[in-house]
Amino acid sequence: MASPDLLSSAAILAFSLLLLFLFNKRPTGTFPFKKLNLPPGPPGWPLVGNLFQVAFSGKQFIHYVNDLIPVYGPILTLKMGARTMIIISNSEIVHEALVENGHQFASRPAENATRTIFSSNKFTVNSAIYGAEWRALRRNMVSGVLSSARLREFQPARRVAMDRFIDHIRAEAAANDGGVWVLRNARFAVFCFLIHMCFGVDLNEEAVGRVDAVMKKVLITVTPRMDDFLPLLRPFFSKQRREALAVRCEQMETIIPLIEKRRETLRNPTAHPEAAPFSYLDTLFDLNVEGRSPTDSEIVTLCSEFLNGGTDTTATAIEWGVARLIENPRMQARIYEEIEAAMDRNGRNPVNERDTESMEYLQAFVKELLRKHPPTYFSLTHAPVKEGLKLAGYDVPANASLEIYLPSLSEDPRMWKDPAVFDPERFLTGGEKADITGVTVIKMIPFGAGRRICPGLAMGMTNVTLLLARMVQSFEWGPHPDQPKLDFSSKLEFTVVMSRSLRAIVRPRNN
Ligand code: HEM
Repeated sequence: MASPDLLSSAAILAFSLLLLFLFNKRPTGTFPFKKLNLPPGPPGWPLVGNLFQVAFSGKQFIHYVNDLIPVYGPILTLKMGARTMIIISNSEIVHEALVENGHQFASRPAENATRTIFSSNKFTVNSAIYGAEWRALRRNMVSGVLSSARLREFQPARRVAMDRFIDHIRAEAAANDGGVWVLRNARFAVFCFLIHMCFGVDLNEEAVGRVDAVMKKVLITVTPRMDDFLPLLRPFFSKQRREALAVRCEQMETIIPLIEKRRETLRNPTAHPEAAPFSYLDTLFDLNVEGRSPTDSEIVTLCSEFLNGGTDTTATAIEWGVARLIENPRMQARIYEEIEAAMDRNGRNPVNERDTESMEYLQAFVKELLRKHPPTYFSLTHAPVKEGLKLAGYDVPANASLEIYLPSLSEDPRMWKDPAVFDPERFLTGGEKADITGVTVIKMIPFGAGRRICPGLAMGMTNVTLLLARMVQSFEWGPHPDQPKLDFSSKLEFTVVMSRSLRAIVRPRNN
């Protein structure tokens, strides 16, 4: 005979299934008998909704969504197991969600169990729910390291990182008949710079590699799994949960020594003349959020967020940018002409941020790069701040995940002339306008828009622009014999990278 424990577990399971089934009927709501008017979407199955249709479609998620938009329109619903995903893909509705009613949709959805570990229970800028804690964390990150004043103060460190990057490329090219991997080198350069900003130290290559390896493991570990959508499956994923905890330990063991080292430097600055005068960590030591200081574990999480937020996004943009320069030698030549003019003015030195500000064509090139190749397909997931909100006339349940599909905005033929063509000229004086912040109009928002807009926008733009300028100043970029014809298709690898990782041939310039 079954034990009372087993019987009650079976009863609870049956009851949960019944509830899930009721809640899962379309249109869904907060209560099974109240029908919500959700945005349209493909019919799903009981319990799992559209989850298996998506998972077994044989398509990348993004291609699946691309096929749905013409059928269901610019705001559509996908039921992914227990989650209601609302995908928005046109300018007007995105403006309504992020700008006009931005305060209503400025939160983040609940985390799954793994993400809760790696976000220290939502104690990061990107994952915090909209409220006092988020405000404190974000204000600290911006005023501490990302403001325009700080951007200027970090100029010498940026210069060192870029010099190292150019040397790296030169050495790799010399050893490989001119051949260099673009994404890998750009990633490394940006990562070194962010490590400097974050911890106030310049690590050697091996140490940088160790931090990078653990950060990659974290990104892989938090990638969504089936049980994130179907919590009933959790018991089958206990091995993955143990592995996640092991990765968290490794992350702590890697980052804590850097935190300790900085503490010791601040206690005894004269003994560490090589250390940076300030760092993101310093602000975290002094931080007070809702009356308390962050724990060391939370500091590890905040530092990891800082490193992850800026690395792949920036490096991805560089890879696409170099591909476009190789495809269009004339564009490369025009950028080099602007660089030559700057060198005539500044005494043949490496170009700096100030020089790039007056390079009109380079600025237009970077805008076009971020229009045509936004580093992420979707903005980070938004969530409503409360029950009972509406968007484009539809109900948005409190537990909905709002996904903003970025390429559909920057390739909208209503907004752009020949959107499929890569043409920086469109942004030159008198041409098309792009408010990259999306405040006036949503046309291209590679950094998101509204209250949760990327706080690293200014730094991201500066790094992309300067990296490209330094790369063109030092080398002429051409196709590698292994990739004579470039393939501009994309795939998702944390960010949207080229399907085939770009390898180029560089010829050092005599300047
Ligand atoms: C080319 C470079 C970059 C791109 C394209 C980019 C893109 C984005 C996007 C699309 C979002 C989501 C906005 C939203 O939720 O509506 C975001 C958020 C964020 N980004 Fe960036 N980003 C870049 C660089 C950086 C850098 C350099 C940092 C910091 C070191 C950074 C830190 C963050 C943080 C902390 C958030 C969360 C903001 C919040 O939730 O309040 N990003 N970024």
